[in-house]
Amino acid sequence: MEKGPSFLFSGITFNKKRFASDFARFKEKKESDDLLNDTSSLVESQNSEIEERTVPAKKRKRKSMVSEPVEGFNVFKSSKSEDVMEENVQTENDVSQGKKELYRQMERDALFRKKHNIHTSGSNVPSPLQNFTELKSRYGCKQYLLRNFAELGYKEPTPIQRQAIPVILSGRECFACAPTGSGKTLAFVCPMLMKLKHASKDGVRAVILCPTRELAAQTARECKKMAKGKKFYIKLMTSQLVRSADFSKLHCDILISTPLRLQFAIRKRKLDLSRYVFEGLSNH
Ligand SMILES: Nc1ncnc2c1ncn2[C@@H]1O[C@H](COP(=O)(O)OP(=O)(O)OP(=O)(O)O)[C@@H](O)[C@H]1O
Repeated sequence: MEKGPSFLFSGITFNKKRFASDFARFKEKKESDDLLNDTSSLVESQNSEIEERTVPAKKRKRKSMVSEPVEGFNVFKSSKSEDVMEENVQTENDVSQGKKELYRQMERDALFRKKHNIHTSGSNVPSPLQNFTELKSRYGCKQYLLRNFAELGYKEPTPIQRQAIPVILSGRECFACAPTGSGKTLAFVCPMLMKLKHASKDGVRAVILCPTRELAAQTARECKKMAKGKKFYIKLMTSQLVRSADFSKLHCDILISTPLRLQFAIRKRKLDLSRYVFEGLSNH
């Protein structure tokens, strides 16, 4: 059975001529509808075409977006590990270079000591001084000391001074032997003045013990000559000082004494040595 709309009009004759204008209108509408359908389908097909094109593109993009970070990550990871390896190689090179330089320096020091007849014992003994100006470049020695050495006519350090000064300045204990008149006093007074830096009213900060009064007096004179230009309180423990001084009020950076006078001052005169940081023993 026909289910189209035409069966509704069965048995009816239609005067097409009479309603020609209406017919024409319907025809136009149908055509425009058809056209519309066509265009919508065109648009749809175009849309679907665009979609078809865009979806793979998106997929491609997504794919590339996914793949890129992975690639990038790999590259990043490998470059980082390469960097670390390069750094390690660099540090290894630096260490071996540093070791080589250390060995070269040790060889140079050994030759220099041999030349100046310097004998050392102990490990990692600091390099001997080449000249007095090295005191400034290596240890930041104040200009007044170098000036005083020049004024006193000390052009070059003596062998004991070359080796003892760097050892004491590196904070190590030093036991040194050298012939009479070889400049032992300067060898320990110079680092003492450098360590004390400036005058202070805090109490005795350094003690020099000499076996005899004469040697104590001589050492005090040498000390004062070297400290010229700086207001260090340098005191010689004379018999008068040990008997009458009020040690609690005495301004003294460096105290030079014989062992017995020092012992007497500590026991009977309440000499406080709790702040002293440097001790020098001369000719013991
Ligand atoms: N680098 C130097 N160059 C020239 N002369 C120096 C130098 N160092 C110290 N002197 C001088 O050498 C002399 C002896 O110095 P010093 O008294 O310190 O020797 P010493 O080894 O302590 O002698 P001693 O064993 O008799 O005490 C002093 O007059 C001092 O000024």
